[in-house]
Amino acid sequence: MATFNWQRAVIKVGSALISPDGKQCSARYLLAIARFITASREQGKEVVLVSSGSVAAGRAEINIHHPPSIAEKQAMAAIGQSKMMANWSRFFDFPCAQLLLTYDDLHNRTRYVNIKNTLRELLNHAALPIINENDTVAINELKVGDNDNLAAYAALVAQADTLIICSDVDGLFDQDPRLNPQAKRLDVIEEIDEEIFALAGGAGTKMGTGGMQTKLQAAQKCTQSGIQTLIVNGQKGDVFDQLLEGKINGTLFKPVASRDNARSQWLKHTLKSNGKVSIDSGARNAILNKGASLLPSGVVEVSGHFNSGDAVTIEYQNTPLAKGLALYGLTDLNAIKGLRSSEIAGVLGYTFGEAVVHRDDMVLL
Ligand SMILES: Nc1ncnc2c1ncn2[C@@H]1O[C@H](COP(=O)(O)OP(=O)(O)O)[C@@H](O)[C@H]1O
Ligand SMILES: N[C@@H](CCC(=O)OP(=O)(O)O)C(=O)O
Repeated sequence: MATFNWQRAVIKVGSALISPDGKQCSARYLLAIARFITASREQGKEVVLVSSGSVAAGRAEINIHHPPSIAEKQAMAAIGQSKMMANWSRFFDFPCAQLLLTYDDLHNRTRYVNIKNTLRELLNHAALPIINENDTVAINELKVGDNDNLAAYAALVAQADTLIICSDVDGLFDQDPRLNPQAKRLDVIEEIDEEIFALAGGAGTKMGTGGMQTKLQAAQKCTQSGIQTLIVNGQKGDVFDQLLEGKINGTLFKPVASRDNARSQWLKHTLKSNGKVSIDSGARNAILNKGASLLPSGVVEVSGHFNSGDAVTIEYQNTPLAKGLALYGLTDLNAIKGLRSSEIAGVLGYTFGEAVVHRDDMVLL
């Protein structure tokens, strides 16, 4: 059995676990998962949940006798979403927070930053974020389409170190175990290549979407960004007892890049800088020697064309020191430069937080 360590995980729970009979929400499998979440938080770890099940939970409320149209599924999701949230909430004595996202939200820079900031605050305040696709607005190209890939995006935006996909199968097998009972589980995957993709089939039940293919796509996105990914059987309570002891009764996909490295490379090389933020010597010292965020008090001059969420270069006396994602756009930053963070709300009428560039979103050059 492979072992692992983690600090912040996204846990994805599929429809087959939320609604095993495909009609309404059930507590059958969720109790063990909820216990795992609570015990992990008690160990000081952080959890974000990606939960499917809104369509399945709403299905019983809409009386149709043909395969549902997209609009009918959207209606089911709208009915089922609150049932699914209520089903989770009853297991916890901390707040559960609902986040409904689309592909568009995750690929629009400003929205992405807003999602990231919201997640950060929810975790700071010990709430449990529960993410699902916003099925009302998302069809076709707006949709992530399956919650495995949504969970991978969630792990990226939440800056998690681990993605745990809970399914109705014990992990990745060398062939679909539903079709061949002789299939053997693969415990550790070093790298996801074509041969690994060739093992994966589609969804196993009418409740599931995507099957092993989408789980592998999710694992590939995460492992390439330094996030280890697990597929475990969420129907088996002892799997979660073992996870609490750091043992994986499932498949572990190892990261193929270090997390810091993947993110630094992205910030450094992939993101185009849209502006310059010149800082004073105090801010330079805080950034270079103390690992601090950039606060408005240290900003001297601002130039370029950037909005909240865009990348900027941080300079001291014309020498680039760092690159990062600005929480404030050019106009806002011009208005708050040199001020204390506590003055931001008074000047702008709102605040995106006390930092101009948060340390998590900064890379030294
Ligand atoms: N190589 C494989 N290893 C394991 N499961 C596979 C494989 N190929 C296809 N599957 C199928 O994928 C299913 C899990 O995906 P899915 O039905 O979408 O569940 P979920 O609701 O958890 O997302 C399994 O029940 C299994 O039948
Ligand atoms: N948003 C949909 C997600 C459907 C989906 O991806 O389901 P699954 O393959 O079980 O993770 C729902 O909540 O029903």
